[in-house]
Amino acid sequence: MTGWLIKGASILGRERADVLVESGRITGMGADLAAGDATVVDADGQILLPGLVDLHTHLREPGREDAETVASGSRAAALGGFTAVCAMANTDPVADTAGVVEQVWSLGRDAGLVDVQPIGAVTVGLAGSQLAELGAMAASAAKVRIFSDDGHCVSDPRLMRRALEYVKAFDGVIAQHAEEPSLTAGAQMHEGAVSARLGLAGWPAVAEEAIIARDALLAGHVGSRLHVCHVSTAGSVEILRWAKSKGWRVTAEVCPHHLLLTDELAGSYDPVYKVNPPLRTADDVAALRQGLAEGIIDVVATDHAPHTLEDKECEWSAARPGMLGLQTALPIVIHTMVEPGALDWDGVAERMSRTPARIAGLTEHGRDPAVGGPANLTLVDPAARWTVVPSELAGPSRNTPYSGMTLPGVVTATFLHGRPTVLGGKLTESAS
Ligand SMILES: NC(=O)N[C@@H](CC(=O)O)C(=O)O
Ligand SMILES: [Zn+2]
Repeated sequence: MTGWLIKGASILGRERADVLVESGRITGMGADLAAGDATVVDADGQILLPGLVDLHTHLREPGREDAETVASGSRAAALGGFTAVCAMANTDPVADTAGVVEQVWSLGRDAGLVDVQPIGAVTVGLAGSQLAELGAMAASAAKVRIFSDDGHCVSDPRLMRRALEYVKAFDGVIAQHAEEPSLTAGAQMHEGAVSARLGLAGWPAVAEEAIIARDALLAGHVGSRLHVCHVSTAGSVEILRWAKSKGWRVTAEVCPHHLLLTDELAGSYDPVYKVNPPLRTADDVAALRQGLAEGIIDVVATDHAPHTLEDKECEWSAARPGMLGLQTALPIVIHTMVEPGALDWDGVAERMSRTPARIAGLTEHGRDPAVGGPANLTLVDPAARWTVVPSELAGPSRNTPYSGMTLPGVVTATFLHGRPTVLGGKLTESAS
């Protein structure tokens, strides 16, 4: 096999071109390239994007391999069109030392389907009281640049300030799960009319917004980088707008489920809809779409959060929060943003590839197809539709909120460093 000729794709939704991939790089781009010895991939009517990059993936290894492993999550990622994922630190043991982040990094390399970039914990054991060895994780083979206690908020403002100061030395970033814990104790869903009707304890928008405002002020004061995980409220978009107007180094992500689903779904009492932060109101959904379209929200991140049947198919209050996301992220973005005309393909590349790659410092990712550039690429058929069947998803977990839904956008091929991990919508032989 001497190479691949991706034939007739529309490059980021613009001009059509053939793209020749050899030895991990793009070696030719133009009309009617000769295939020579290369294998032709027919891409007529399809969109070629820089490989997608996820800033927020829970891979569950080490510790909860019954829910997901680095290898199974890598399969889901490749099928979803991702070429790099950032693995959250809330594993067991927690990724709070050079040893654990190197373990996750090398498991990712062994799986070989996606570049797995470990995120390091901000505090020891995610306990929120003592800074973890951030410098050692940055200096490790995993080259950690993003630190997060995700699942928990770094709620102590003094500790948050110190973390921001510490990572500034190596241009690191603190990714905050914004949730003031004293305001969400016992919370089961978004606090509002629906929680009042259902009689469930609420998670008020202010618990998120207060932390984002505080952290933006801290990041501005320190001159360091803050990234806000899974923004979910209209008020958060307004606070981010203000923080950006100050010129502070603040970025934010939104999850596909917060662009589509609302708190009304909690009325089913089906824990598949339980997630943290919770599904909010239709007004929040509209504001998040608008914020993403404008670039106030920089990134779409999946918050792929696999859970076992035991942890999900139980009473609402006992269920763990979280939803699968890797294989449905691009289809949900097409459905909520591209089809209504709120984002074009260049916007998709910006929010799901270039910007997340830049935030994570992944220089071989997030680059538009160009001769001499890396061949980390995603090919999507935007007209094709598929129906989500939980048992057909990669990985052992089944907790997708989109079961039975027909979604637009099939990832037909994913190339990682010039090698196809997905072809014809399926994992390649070497990949499966
Ligand atoms: N989002 C979730 O509901 N759950 C995440 C943690 C998190 O991202 O906060 C998980 O690890 O399961
Ligand atoms: Zn979180």
